[in-house]
Amino acid sequence: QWTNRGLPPGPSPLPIIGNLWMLNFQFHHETLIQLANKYGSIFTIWAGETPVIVFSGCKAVRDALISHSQEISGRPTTPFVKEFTQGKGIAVSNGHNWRQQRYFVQMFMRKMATRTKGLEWQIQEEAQHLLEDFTSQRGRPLDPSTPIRHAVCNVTACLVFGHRFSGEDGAFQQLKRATNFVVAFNGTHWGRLYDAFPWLMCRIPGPHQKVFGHAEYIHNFVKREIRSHQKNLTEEPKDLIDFYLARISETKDDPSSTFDESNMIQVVTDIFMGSSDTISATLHWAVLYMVAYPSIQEKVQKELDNVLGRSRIIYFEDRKRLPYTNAVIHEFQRFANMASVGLARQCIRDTSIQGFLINKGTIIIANLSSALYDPEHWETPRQFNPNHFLDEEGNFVNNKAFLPFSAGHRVCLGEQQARTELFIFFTNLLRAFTFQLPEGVTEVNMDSIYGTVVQPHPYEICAFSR
Ligand code: HEM
Repeated sequence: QWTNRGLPPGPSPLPIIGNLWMLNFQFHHETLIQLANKYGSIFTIWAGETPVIVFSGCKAVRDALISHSQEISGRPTTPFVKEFTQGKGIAVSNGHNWRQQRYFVQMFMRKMATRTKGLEWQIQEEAQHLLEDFTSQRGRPLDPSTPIRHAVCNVTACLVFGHRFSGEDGAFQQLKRATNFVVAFNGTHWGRLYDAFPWLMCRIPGPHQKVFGHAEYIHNFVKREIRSHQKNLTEEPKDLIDFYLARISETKDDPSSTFDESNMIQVVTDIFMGSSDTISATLHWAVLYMVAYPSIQEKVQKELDNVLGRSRIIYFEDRKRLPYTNAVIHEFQRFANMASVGLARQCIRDTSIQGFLINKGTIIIANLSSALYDPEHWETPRQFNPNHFLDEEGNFVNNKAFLPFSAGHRVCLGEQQARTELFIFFTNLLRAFTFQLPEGVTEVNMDSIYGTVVQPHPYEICAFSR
């Protein structure tokens, strides 16, 4: 089948289901790395009757994402995505709509980054609440994911809704649960089956029957926030909804404008979904690694004490004076590999990559994990090793295979926000606490739960005040 079409090589597909059976109905990064070992750095797999071209290894991934950034800047509109977003928002929209919405949010983020009480200040505030949550446990065993997730979601809430929520707020708790369900669904085999056979799946019970209810909950939550902003309009816009409402009225006579309420709802949803599970899961991994590698934890704490002292406010700028801590943060992002294969792309015009003609409309996966674990670029790719980001003198050095946020036209829109949050939350936590396993627990489970967001298994730790 593939040779006839001139596609890159790959495993032979079965009729109707293609290669989904051998992939266990998931695009798991490890399975795709193994297939690359057999078929090369560009290969084809079949999701049902749709060919998907996979790029593997730092060189091929960079070639696709960076050298052919424009050509592969589309997003496939899968049946699930179509039903959920109606082509609106940023993360899965295309063409003029995507460009206009993305540019608008980029400008908004830049404004928030430079305000006196902007993003960094919000993160510092939320970090203090997080420290209080941990302190209140007084060293008793706790699952760190709940307070971490609450803090991360509250940073986004301040950014988009203009206010934070208490841990007891039922509607906000439900929003977090719904977001988690929708994000996770796309990475499950139910998500793959729904996209491959929507006509069949509509008739079969399973989690895909619940996902649209959760999606509706998120949209309704955002709509309620919009109504409350419309009632209490302020002179000076303070959050994303305020800025967006102002934009709708500025562009109401422009026929090329895509600014309307349905786009606003999906943009806010995209920002909320894009930021909550990603940053929380990365920090959840970070705490686990600190428990697993106490000598690394101690080294970070020593550097923080020496450079910052015990009480002053921590700024993102401080990372430049904390090379070891900065290396640890990069390494936990690399090793956790939270974004797995990244988000699928679609070719928007015929192009040739590494000698293969790739037609307009072809779906592409640039397997980000294959760059983060590429043995040609990392000394010990399968070990947690902060030295990956340090030179012999202990200075921080970056690595071109470090692509957790992807790259090119569709690079993560929240990269700057995520980096700032990871740095400020992590350094505040490690300066205030030493993390240890609860008494009697001797083993750390480092296996991951695969999904759109790769997570650790639930675990408990004790946070001892320093
Ligand atoms: C550790 C944290 C994060 C990681 C590792 C991460 C990673 C990614 C990756 C791999 C993509 C796919 C890019 C591509 O298509 O090649 C992406 C897209 C995106 N991310 Fe993030 N992300 C993180 C945090 C955030 C945050 C905080 C936001 C909120 C502003 C966000 C919003 C988005 C959006 C809107 C897109 C879609 C961009 C587009 O299609 O134009 N992400 N992210």
